[in-house]
Order: sequence, then structure tokens, then C-alpha cells
Amino acid sequence: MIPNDPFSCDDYPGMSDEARIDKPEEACGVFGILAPEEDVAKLTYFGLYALQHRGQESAGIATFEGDRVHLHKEMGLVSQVFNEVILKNLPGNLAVGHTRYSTTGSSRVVNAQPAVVETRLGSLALAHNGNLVNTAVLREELLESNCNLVSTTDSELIAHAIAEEVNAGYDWLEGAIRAFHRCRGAFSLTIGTPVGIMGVRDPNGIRPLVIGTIDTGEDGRTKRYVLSSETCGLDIIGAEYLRDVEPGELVWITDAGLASFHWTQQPKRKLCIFEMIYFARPDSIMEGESLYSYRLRLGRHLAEESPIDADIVIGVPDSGIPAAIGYSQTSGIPYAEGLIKNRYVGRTFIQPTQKMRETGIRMKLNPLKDVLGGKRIVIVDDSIVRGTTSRKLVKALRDAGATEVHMRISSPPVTHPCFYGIDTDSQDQLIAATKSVAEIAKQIDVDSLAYLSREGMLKATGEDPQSFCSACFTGDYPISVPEPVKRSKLILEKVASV
Ligand SMILES: O=P(O)(O)OC[C@H]1O[C@H](OP(=O)(O)OP(=O)(O)O)[C@H](O)[C@@H]1O
Ligand SMILES: NC(=O)CC[C@H](N)C(=O)O
Ligand code: SF4
Ligand SMILES: [Mg+2]
Repeated sequence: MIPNDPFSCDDYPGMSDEARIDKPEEACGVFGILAPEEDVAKLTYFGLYALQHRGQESAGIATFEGDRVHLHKEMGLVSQVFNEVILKNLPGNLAVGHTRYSTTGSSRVVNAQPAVVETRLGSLALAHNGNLVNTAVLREELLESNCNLVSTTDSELIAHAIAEEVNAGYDWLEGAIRAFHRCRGAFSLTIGTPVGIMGVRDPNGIRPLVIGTIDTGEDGRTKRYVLSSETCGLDIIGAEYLRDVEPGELVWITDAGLASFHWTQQPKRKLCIFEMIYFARPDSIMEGESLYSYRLRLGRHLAEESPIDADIVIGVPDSGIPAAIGYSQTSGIPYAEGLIKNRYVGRTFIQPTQKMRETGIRMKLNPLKDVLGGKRIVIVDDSIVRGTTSRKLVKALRDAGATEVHMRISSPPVTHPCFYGIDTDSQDQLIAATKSVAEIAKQIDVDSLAYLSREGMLKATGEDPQSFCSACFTGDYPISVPEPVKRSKLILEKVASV
């Protein structure tokens, strides 16, 4: 077992304890659509394809054909899990889908989503992005009432909590709302039922969820609703971005249209700022804001805060590019492509082991000697987490002939772990938790290193700073985390201090 693992019920087959505790993980992708006149499984497949960057461990789709539910979920990428035949065997008028990065419960097919649970009103299929902080308590409560849990995820607990309330006599909406009041933490959900789909965000709206509309049918005249973690999941199927699901909102999509319910008294937006900096795709729009534009502004602020004399600015593909362009625009230093990315290698940050991450970076990024040779370089990335990427890259740039390497990071130092659906590792693995900026600069061997200030990061949003969670840069957690859960990751701090 993992030392200090608050969920001792879990096992981690095929992965050593050491590997698992070092496992960096990410947000999941959720999707949902009701459109009886369309092939909903195929549309969901495309939606998940666009959300692949949010989770690469497993993928699943559940469709509802009246009362019958069809489910297919497997380990692997969306393109590996589904094919034409499998999609044909998922008929129905509505569908929900999921791409997973595990945060509670190991990476096994039994933990893949959507989680399907039976109730007196028929099945429900739940897809979850986020992470509960009261998993242990909720699990115990459900086990006490003889709930038949088949997985070790927090997500299945939400599904069972809804089923329990529905079986106690409440309807879908009342039952679901009662269950959400039993959940603490981050949850953006799409939930399929025989009669409609719910889209839900927790009271802080930590993880994103958007609503789109799509014209369907032969004549394209039937307007239907779509739910997706990000707008890139709408774009791919030709749906239009309508708005974000609000924090503490439940939208109920049925044949009659969309109804909205505010299920909690005091919603207080605390959108994850790391989504905007790195996790989400730059072509997505969050709360009406283009993430590409936000990242450009981060780069511009960075150039204002930390100028340097150099010959070219380069970005670290993929997610460091917009900030590098912004840095170049404000500094006047020409932007150049200095690193070529092998597009078939995914995100290295989320590889299961440190060894895989190191190899991943070598396979993924190759320096262009003719661009870099004899040049003083500013290299811009969106974040340094463990320092794996930057250490490898700086060496590669010097080997390619760079005479000076100045690193600029478009977010502040990551000093604290996340408990809300993105595992930025336990605190001792975070390079900035134990080292000063000067020490990090020395370790990664740069001529200079500067991070964007917290003020700069928040100012670039153009919004109320209080409406974001930025706990991994500050340790100021907006949703209180129970002691045993804190202890599992906040190993460098006195738990009482957070
Ligand atoms: O300090 P580290 O632990 O190495 O993590 C930080 C790096 O990981 C992420 O990139 P990643 O390669 O995962 O994804 P990307 O292709 O979307 O930039 C991030 O953009 C940084 O480059
Ligand atoms: N990253 C996530 O959003 C994960 C969702 C859920 N906690 C799981 O582990 O499956
Ligand atoms: S702690 Fe960091 S990664 Fe987690 S929700 Fe808050 S800002 Fe996002
Ligand atoms: Mg990167």
C-alpha cells in the first residue's frame, strides 16, 4: 500500500508503491449529448477525441436507448478503445462519455468511467471530472447501507449516493441534489438517465463544464444541447458554445429542452487557474475567455516583469508556445521555433514514472541546431512542476549551440499539491517546495530564471482574483481538506498550518 494512503481499500496492481506515489495525474474529460435523431455514440466519440489531453488512461461511453443502457469502457486512448463496430453497438438517444486520469482509485478497467448504477427509476451513468475530499467518509456511509461498490473511485460513490436517494423515493433531480450535498470537493459531472442528462458543477466550479447547442436532424432544424469539459469538445462536432454551467448549477437536458437549477445556497466560483495556464487546450474558451489570449497575456506580463537581453525567444511545445509569443511581442525579441515536437508523444507531465517522463521528453522534443547555434535564448514554458522537463531541455539547448539560456515561466512556483482532481504530486516532489528560485536555476543550469508573479497571473485574467483557486501556488485551499488526506501529500508542512 501507499504510505499514508487515506483510501486503504485500494490496490495498485502492476505498479510499485514507489511508482504510484510518484504518479502525476491530470484532470478528466466529460461529455454528454441528447439527440435522438443523431448517432450519439459517434458524436460522443468525437467529443472525447477532442478531450483526450485531459485523460489518457481509459475511455468510456454509455448510451441510453429508452430504459436500456449500453456501455463500453476500456483502458487506453479514445482511438484504441473504440472502433466503428463498437460504436454501432452503442445505439440510443442520449450518451455520456469520459476520458480518465485517475486521482482516487487505481488505473484499472473496473475504475474506468462512466460508472453505471441501477436504481428503481432505471440505470444512471455518471462521468466525473474532479476529486472528492470526503471519499473515505462517503464510502463508509454507503458501505454501511449495504451499497454494492464495484470500484475504488470517488466517482462511483457519487453515482451510488444518487441511487440511494432515488431508491428512497426521490425523483432524479431531487435525488441527485440530495446526493451532491453529501459530496465535498471538486465535481463537474455529466449524468445519463433514461429520461435526460444532467450537467453539474460543484459549488466552487473548480473544474470546467460548458454547454453547447447543435442543429440536428435531416433539415438541421432541431436544436439540441451538448455538455463538454471544454469548448474544443463542442467545436469538433460543430456545436456552438452557449455558456458555462455555473458553479453550484444543475442543468437538466431532456426532450423538452434545458432546465436550470441552482442546487446550493452559496456558490462561490473558484475556477482552477491551472486549467487556464496549462491543462485545458488553448483553443478552448473558459468563462467566455479564450485561453490562447490569456496565455499570450501571461507572456506579456512576464516580459514586463522579467526582461532580459537576448537574440531569440522560443517556447516549450505544446503549452508554453502562446506565452512565448506574448513574451516576444512585448520584449521585441524575435520569436523562433527552436524545439520541434514529435506529435505522437503525449504529455510528459502525466507519464506514470519518472523514468518514463525523462525518456518521454527526449522522444518528444528535438532542438533545431541551425536556429539555436550561437544564440542567446529566452525559453518560455508555462510551468515547472518537478523540473524534469526544464533540466533536460536546457542541456539539449546548450548541446545545440545556445550560448546563453534564460528561462521564463508564465506561472508562479508550484509549491503545493492539488487535492481537487489534478495530482501535482506530493509536496516533496515539487521542486519549488524545497528550493529557492536561485537554487532551481542552478539545478537546471540556466543563466537566469524568473517566474511570473502571483499578481501578474491573476491580473492577466482581468477578473476578480477571488474567483480562482490558485492553491498550488499559495497553499490557500478554498475547500477544506480533511487531515488524513492532507497528510498524504502535504508532507513538508505542518498540516495544522493549512
Ligand atoms: O517540471 P515538470 O515536472 O517536467 O512539468 C512541467 C512540464 O510539464 C508540462 O508539459 P507536458 O509535456 O506534460 O505537456 P504539454 O505538451 O501540453 O506542454 C508543462 O507544460 C511543463 O512543460
Ligand atoms: N482526474 C479526474 O478528474 C479523476 C476523476 C475521479 N476522481 C477518478 O479518479 O476517476
Ligand atoms: S490546487 Fe492548483 S491545480 Fe488544484 S484546483 Fe487549485 S489551482 Fe487547480
Ligand atoms: Mg509543457
